[in-house]
Amino acid sequence: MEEVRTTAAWVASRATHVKVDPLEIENVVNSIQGLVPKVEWDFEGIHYFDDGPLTVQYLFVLDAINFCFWPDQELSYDHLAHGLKSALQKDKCALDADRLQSYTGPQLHELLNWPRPLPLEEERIRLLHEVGLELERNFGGEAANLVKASGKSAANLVTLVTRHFPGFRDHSVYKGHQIFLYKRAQIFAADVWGAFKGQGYGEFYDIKSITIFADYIVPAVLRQLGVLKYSSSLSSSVDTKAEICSGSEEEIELRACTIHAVEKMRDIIQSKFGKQVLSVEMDLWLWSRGVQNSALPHHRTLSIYY
Ligand SMILES: Nc1nc2c(c(CN[C@H]3C=C[C@H](O)[C@@H]3O)cn2[C@@H]2O[C@H](COP(=O)(O)O)[C@@H](O)[C@H]2O)c(=O)[nH]1
Repeated sequence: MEEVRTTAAWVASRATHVKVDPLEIENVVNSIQGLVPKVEWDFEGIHYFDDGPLTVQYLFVLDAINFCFWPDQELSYDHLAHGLKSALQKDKCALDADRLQSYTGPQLHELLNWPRPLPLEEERIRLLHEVGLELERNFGGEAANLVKASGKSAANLVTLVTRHFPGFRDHSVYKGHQIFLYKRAQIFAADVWGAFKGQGYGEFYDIKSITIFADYIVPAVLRQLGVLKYSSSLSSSVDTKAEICSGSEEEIELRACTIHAVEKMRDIIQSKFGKQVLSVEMDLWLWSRGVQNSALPHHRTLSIYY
């Protein structure tokens, strides 16, 4: 995760479309007196949980296809989380490794009880097949074994996931440098930690090493707070809902500056208020703010990573 931090900082120091405003960071931190409002994991009450390995399987499948809901105006993350939960409640084998390898697009949206094809459905299917095949080949079919293999380290878990499952390799190249963002791999570690409340499968001694998850909601919240400032051309693209190309400088700056700004917020909370805050806690606070404000304009990139 050090690579995520350092490469995000590298982008932030060269960015021309997005600026991180240090004064506004101070203002935000002062306004909450260094106390990040606590938001419970699964504050929405939509996730499957049975305190066992099936929950880990559920979270891994969920995060394998946790991206790009916005092209369908009525679809959101909640439908995916809740749809997979209902599918498991009806059939405990619905997410078994062999079944994952055989799903077709129509079967997937039927499984989720969604009446039409999902955005990037073919990519979602490809990723489910990849997850099923590799889980079967190296982890006895169970994502729980992947978590066990991490030795209670969130950083190891992210490394294992990105090493074994190419669909989680959320990298980009910016001005000739490789930039690591790892949104879905990190959110999987955080989801296991959150769901199991830091115990059992969710026990990670280094959960603090995780960064915030650079999606399309958190940058919109940071912009609303004044922490991120966009160039006029980027502002107009976001506000008019124009598509921003995957891998473009604008897109990478939006994501990297989001990570960097939150790391700076953590630093100030630590230095000024003497409190250690996890990026996961910052993420739950900022993300929940964003999804509760559907009027907030967010950037639109067709991407399998977030
Ligand atoms: N940074 C960050 N991004 C997150 C999540 C989650 C869900 N995490 C669960 C874990 C615990 C909580 O209780 C949450 O339920 C989804 N996303 C991203 O949001 C976008 C979906 O937006 P919309 O189209 O409006 O549904 C999309 O990019 C999706 O990948 C998060 O936690 N942090």
